[in-house]
Amino acid sequence: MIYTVTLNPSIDYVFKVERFEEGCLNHIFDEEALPGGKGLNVSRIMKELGTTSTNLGFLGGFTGSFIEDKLEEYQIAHDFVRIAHSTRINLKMKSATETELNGMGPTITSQERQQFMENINKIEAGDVVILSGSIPHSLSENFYEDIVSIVEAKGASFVVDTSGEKLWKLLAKKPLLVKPNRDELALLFNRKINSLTEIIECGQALLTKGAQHVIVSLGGEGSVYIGQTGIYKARPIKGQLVNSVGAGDSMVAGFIDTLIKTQNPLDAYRVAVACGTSTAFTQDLANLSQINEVLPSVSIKQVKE
Ligand SMILES: Nc1ncnc2c1ncn2[C@@H]1O[C@H](COP(=O)(O)OP(=O)(O)OP(=O)(O)O)[C@@H](O)[C@H]1O
Ligand SMILES: O=P(O)(O)OC[C@@]1(O)O[C@H](CO)[C@@H](O)[C@@H]1O
Repeated sequence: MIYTVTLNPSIDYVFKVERFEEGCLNHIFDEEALPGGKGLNVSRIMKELGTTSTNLGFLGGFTGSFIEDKLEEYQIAHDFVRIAHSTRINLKMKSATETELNGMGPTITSQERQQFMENINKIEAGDVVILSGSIPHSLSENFYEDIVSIVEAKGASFVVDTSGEKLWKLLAKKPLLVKPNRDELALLFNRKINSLTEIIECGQALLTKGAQHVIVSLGGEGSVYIGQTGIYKARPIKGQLVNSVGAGDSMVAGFIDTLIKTQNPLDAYRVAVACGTSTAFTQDLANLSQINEVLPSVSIKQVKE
């Protein structure tokens, strides 16, 4: 069984402004509300790839109901804890550039936290748990560590898509995959990262610290895969950027889904690139036919043994 954990889901309010001017009244000319949150996005792409996963986390208020309704519509299994406070709304503005404003998220009571832990305790040996995104401010910064202790004790494996100190601490627990983007990698190592050599150096350090597979995503510049079988770079695929929100989550979904199905990390990396790219080229997350359309254009090259 695959579980995705989204502790801090969101409604992603994606909107377009012709030329955004700070401090002025700006009119929106295109808008859409989408269910968001990293784990949720991973589950949606996995569903496109034909894989069932269950969403765990916290949902509250009318915003939480919106997300629940969408998951029902998409026929994605979920076992969220219903909370008293409302799920956040994240703003995703498309103008000359993409700007994001993410809410801080609701307060979670200790009783709600306890309920969530009961759900996590249902995990069984062989399950895969994908932990993605921010932790609501009222939960401890170590909350992922608490979850991973249970995952480990149950004999399940995990993926973590988060940044900073939280990620460092979890590397020793051997995550199946970590997928920092360039900024997250720079933050993690507290240094500027410009060249491919620097990316490889940091990626290899993550591997040495315990990660089983590493993908460093570079937005429109493609990505780099660092694993036991070598280091590979995916050539960026040209196309019209529509909305890159969720492109990284799509990569995580494509990689883990294919790795579970084939045990072949390079095949998994190819599908990851197709999923990330096709999502960047669409308003919402990509669907299966969009992913399949991009797949033949994926080209990966070994850059180091
Ligand atoms: N402008 C683009 N053109 C082509 N491909 C893109 C573009 N932006 C993203 N991608 C694809 O999506 C992948 C992931 O993108 P990115 O590095 O932006 O992830 P991210 O920062 O984790 O995104 P998010 O947090 O929004 O999910 C890239 O490695 C690339 O394959
Ligand atoms: O604030 P977090 O939890 O780090 O990120 C949340 C978020 O930006 O991530 C997803 C894209 O990756 C969006 O759907 C969502 O709004």
